Amino acid sequence: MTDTSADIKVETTGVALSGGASVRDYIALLKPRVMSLVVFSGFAGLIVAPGYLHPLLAAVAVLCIAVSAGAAGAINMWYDRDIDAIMERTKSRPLPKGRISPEEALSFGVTLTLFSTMLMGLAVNWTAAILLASANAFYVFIYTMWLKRSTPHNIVIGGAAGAFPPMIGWAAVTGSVDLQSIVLFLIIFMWTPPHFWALALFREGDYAKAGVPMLPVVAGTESTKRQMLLYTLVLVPITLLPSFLGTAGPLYGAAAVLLGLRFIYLSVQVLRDDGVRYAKRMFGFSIMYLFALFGLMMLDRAPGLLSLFGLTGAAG
Ligand code: HEM
Ligand SMILES: CC(C)=CCC/C(C)=C/CC/C(C)=C/COP(=O)(O)OP(=O)(O)O
Repeated sequence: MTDTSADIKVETTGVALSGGASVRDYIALLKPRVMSLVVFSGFAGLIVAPGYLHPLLAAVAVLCIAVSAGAAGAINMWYDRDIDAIMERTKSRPLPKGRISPEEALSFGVTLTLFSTMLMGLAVNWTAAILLASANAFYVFIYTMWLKRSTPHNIVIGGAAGAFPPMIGWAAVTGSVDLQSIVLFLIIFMWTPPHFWALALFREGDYAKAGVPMLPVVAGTESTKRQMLLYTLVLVPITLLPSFLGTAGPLYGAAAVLLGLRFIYLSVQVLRDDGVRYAKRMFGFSIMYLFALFGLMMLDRAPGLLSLFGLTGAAG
């Protein structure tokens, strides 16, 4: 089969490329739904950072975060194609379904990784580029290739990869890593275990079948639920720090308290629940929670946002 544009045809599932893969399959490789929050938090870091970045460069920085995070997702799917084929949740992905070959997925991921890192470095700055490459490498090498299959602490340490984006957005503007951006990192770092373990509680069978040592499989549901509560109790005070450090204002602070109390309440309900009803609720809430926190943080910095687009002289 030749690999020319003449092979591109339209099918009911979208535009199909030669070899049977469609554009939709390649988009699926980028894990777009999970990455939406990764990109949103990266954008928030960029907005709340002090200083000015030209809107075009801001757009390039956000694009680089999106592309690199998606590329890491594609390499993750290349490496995990064996276990993805076993789990209900992942068995319809393009690799287990045979719509994209392992080689194509890997070269797609590596190419996009190199492209986004270079673009970030050349167009924005090299601090942001190094952080971007570190997040990508952390997710691929530390989480996917090492910890995910070897320890129930995989999420706690590996989750650091997903905590980089606000720090990357911040560095795109400031060229540095500061206490305030480290706090943004810590928020996602502490949020990830309750976020993921909530899902793992109601997907435990999948992970057991695939032999992945997620905490509920190895330590049991009770212990997992206790650890979720513990992480949530540490997380909520950390979410208040941006108000004290001047990264955000009182609107964010008040919302962080209310949202945090709701998160703690759900963790307690998860602990008391015999089934998985509250785990499902907590997983859904965890996503809304992080979107809301970073969204409000940006709203609190609306003057900075306006100045980014040159609409006022008041820089953030
Ligand atoms: C090691 C850390 C993490 C693990 C293992 C993890 C795992 C998962 C899994 C397995 C899902 C279900 C996705 C699916 O069914 O396709 C999910 C959903 C999601 N995750 Fe995470 N996650 C992690 C960190 C993060 C981070 C850092 C973010 C963003 C800041 C994030 C954002 C999301 C979002 C937005 C969804 C919902 C996707 C949807 O609507 O289907 N996750 N996560
Ligand atoms: C460059 C950059 C900013 C990278 C950040 C990428 C990142 C760490 C994203 C969030 C983590 C995530 C999707 C975990 C799921 O992996 P999994 O393999 O456990 O999930 P799966 O079973 O759905 O494949």
